[in-house]
This record gives sequence, C-alpha cells and structure tokens, in this order.
Amino acid sequence: MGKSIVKALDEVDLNIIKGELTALIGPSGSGKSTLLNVTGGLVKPTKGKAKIRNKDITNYSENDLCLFRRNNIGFIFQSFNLNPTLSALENVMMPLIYARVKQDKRKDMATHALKLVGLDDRKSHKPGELSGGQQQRVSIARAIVNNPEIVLCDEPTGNLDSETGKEILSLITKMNKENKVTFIIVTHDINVANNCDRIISIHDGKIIKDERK
Ligand SMILES: Nc1ncnc2c1ncn2[C@@H]1O[C@H](COP(=O)(O)OP(=O)(O)OP(=O)(O)O)[C@@H](O)[C@H]1O
Repeated sequence: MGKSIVKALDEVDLNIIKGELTALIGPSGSGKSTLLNVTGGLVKPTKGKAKIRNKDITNYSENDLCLFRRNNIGFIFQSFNLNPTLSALENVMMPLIYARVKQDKRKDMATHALKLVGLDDRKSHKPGELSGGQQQRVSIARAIVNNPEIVLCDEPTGNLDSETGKEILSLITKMNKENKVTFIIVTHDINVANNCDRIISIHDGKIIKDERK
C-alpha cells in the first residue's frame, strides 16, 4: 500500500485435509480472507506456494486459474453475490454456462442442487423475492452445482440472524459429511467455529493455534 508494506500473511504453513470442515478465525484484518483467497486462486501470494492436489496453483496463468476454479472450487460469500436480475435457477446455472454444460443438463443439475438446499419450490424467484437465508441457500446451490471438491466460505452466516445462520451451517455440515466436500469457513461466529472439525486461529497473518476435535 504506497510505501508501507502490509504482510497480510506471514510464514503460514498449513495443510488442509480432504473432506475436513475447517474454520478460520481471528480478529478483523488478521489475514483470514487473504488466506482463503490465496487458497482459492483469487489472490497470488508475493512469495510462497499454494498447492492443491500437489499442484502449485500460484504458477498458473490467469486462464488456467479460471479453469481450475471453475472445475474444483465453489465460493460462498457473506453478501451472497447473486445476480439480482436472474432467477434462483438461472443463478445456480451460471457456473455451468462457463463450464459449457449443455442447456438441458444445466437445468437438471441446477434443479437438483436447489432441491438439495430445499429450494426447489423457489426456482423462479429472483434474489429480491427471497429472504436472506434463502438467498444464501441459492448461493450454496451455486457453489456445489458443479460438484467441486472444495468450497470456500467467507463469513457465510455474517448477514443472517442466528436461527437462519444455524440452518445454513447445518446445510454446510450436511454437504461436508454426505458428499465429502472440503469446506474452509472464515467466520467471526464462535458457534460456527465450534461446529467444525478443525479450528485455525490467525493473528497478524500468522497461525497461532490449530486445533482438531
Ligand atoms: N489488496 C490489498 N492491498 C493491501 N493490503 C491489503 C489488501 N487486502 C487486504 N489487505 C490488508 O491485509 C490484511 C489482512 O486483510 P484480510 O482482509 O485478509 O483480513 P481479515 O482477517 O479477513 O479481516 P476481516 O475479518 O475484517 O474481513 C489487512 O491489514 C488488510 O488491510
């Protein structure tokens, strides 16, 4: 940032195990989102490596990274990031358009994903016609529609009341346990963290605690 150097991550050495449900906690500005974004190939670290299935994604070109993300990683954000002009079904079909899945199959896959999150009766609703919890369900359906191995969540319950947050969390847990999807969840919510298999605490860009249940 100008002349001052920000060390968003500092000597982080971390191994995420396939199928684990991991929480990433720490104070504001500690580096949680940066770590998540490096893991998902959205941010390139100035130094160091990020390996997925033993392949260093930090060497990938922008194009290869796009392909890699499209086929392997789902993202869930605090503010849902749905397209407000599209229906729930169309939002969930979006990643499949980029993946060049045929139209009929796209519809079937997106309908199935919406069913998994309990929203098949809201397919034609636009985000503005859905509650916050329902919008987050749509974004979960969008994240899992292409069967990614890894789903990265940045404060998935941050914009929801506690009851709805619990519902979203139990849905994430179900996807993790039933489909063996690896989840990394950045959260400020201790209830979310306590529900995970592993809690990693980060402070000033360093991992200061790493606990498994
Ligand atoms: N693109 C950037 N350029 C410069 N500094 C950045 C950039 N992105 C983040 N930072 C800085 O890196 C540090 C870590 O930010 P990060 O967003 O990863 O923290 P966080 O733990 O996710 O915070 P929060 O909980 O508030 O979202 C902060 O000091 C932030 O100001």
